[in-house]
Amino acid sequence: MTTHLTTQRASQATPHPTERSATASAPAGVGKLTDPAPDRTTDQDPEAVIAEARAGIDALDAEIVRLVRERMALSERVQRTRMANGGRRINLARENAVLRRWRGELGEPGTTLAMTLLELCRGRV
Ligand SMILES: O=C(O)C(=O)C[C@]1(C(=O)O)C=C[C@@H](O)C=C1
Repeated sequence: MTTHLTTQRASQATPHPTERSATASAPAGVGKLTDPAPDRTTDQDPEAVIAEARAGIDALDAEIVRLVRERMALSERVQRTRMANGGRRINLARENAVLRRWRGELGEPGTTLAMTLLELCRGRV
């Protein structure tokens, strides 16, 4: 790819019509891979493509953080209820099931991700 990243051609300044409708109700960049004409990005300004994809990534990151906080609150609820009824804060069998599920979805990095999630979720009660 020899395209110079700082060069913007006039014909590429306006988004493709399908892009506007495809992203009208979603954050910029979200859902791009399932758009009807995914290869149209090849004749867009590369900087615009990257900026748009990064906006989608940033929106997803914010959503993931929101979901992690939601998970932390639910986890705390489980732990508090268990401890209030004579149980322990940690349930290793359940943690193993969580780790197995994440590994099944994402392979070994999924295990690492799940361990980080569990670290965030336990020990806050
Ligand atoms: O599911 C539970 O029993 C929880 O307490 C939640 C959770 C989790 O965050 O997934 C947290 C601590 C336990 O050790 C196991 C799992």
